[in-house]
Amino acid sequence: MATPKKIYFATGNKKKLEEVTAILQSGAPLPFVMEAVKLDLPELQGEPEEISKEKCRIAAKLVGGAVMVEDTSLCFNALKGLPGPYIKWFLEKLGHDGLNKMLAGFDDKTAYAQCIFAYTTGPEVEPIVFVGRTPGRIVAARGPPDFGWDPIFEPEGFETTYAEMDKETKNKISHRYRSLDLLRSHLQHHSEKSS
Ligand SMILES: O=P(O)(O)OP(=O)(O)OP(=O)(O)OC[C@H]1O[C@@H](n2cnc3c(O)ncnc32)[C@H](O)[C@@H]1O
Ligand SMILES: [Mg+2]
Repeated sequence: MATPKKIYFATGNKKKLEEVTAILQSGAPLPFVMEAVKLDLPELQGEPEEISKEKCRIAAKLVGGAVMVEDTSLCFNALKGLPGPYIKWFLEKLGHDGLNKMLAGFDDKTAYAQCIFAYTTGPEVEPIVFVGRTPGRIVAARGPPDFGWDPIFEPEGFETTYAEMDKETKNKISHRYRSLDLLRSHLQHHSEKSS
């Protein structure tokens, strides 16, 4: 289906929006305009891809048009991918220190950050998903506590946590960048086909 001229990005998270805006502004010109819409979307349960799709269906009904949403997970390998999509509650209840302590009994501190963008052209259309992952490990908190679990996630190949990096660096390697890049390619491809 052709890329619409305007696509809403629905989220209740200001920091996500800042990163998505910065990522979309860097790189090739976009074939669409992104319009942010602040929605308090439900925290759903299930498999990450299904959560993102369902979130997208709900958002599409609310905005009545083309929309993208994303859902972010932080997955500990020793815990078979948990807390995963439930990281928001774990972070809220346990904090950075508590999240570290969850891994105290395990040698394996590796984890991956996962972002799944879901996109649909409208309420009647099945959303499609784009999965971006960045591997790393869980460390004691370092860096400014501005955004979620950034201080405890050290991406592979770096000695700094997400929180210690400048935004430009994070936005070149992040789970969010990787997922959004796939969505961007999809939209570019579909706009070329229709023009
Ligand atoms: O309205 P939505 O888009 O759902 O925003 P949210 O804040 O509820 O976000 P999620 O449902 O995706 O939950 C993910 C949790 O992980 C946090 N988070 C998301 N992306 C992050 C990132 O890049 N770095 C650190 N923390 C992040 C976020 O603050 C939440 O606590
Ligand atoms: Mg949420």
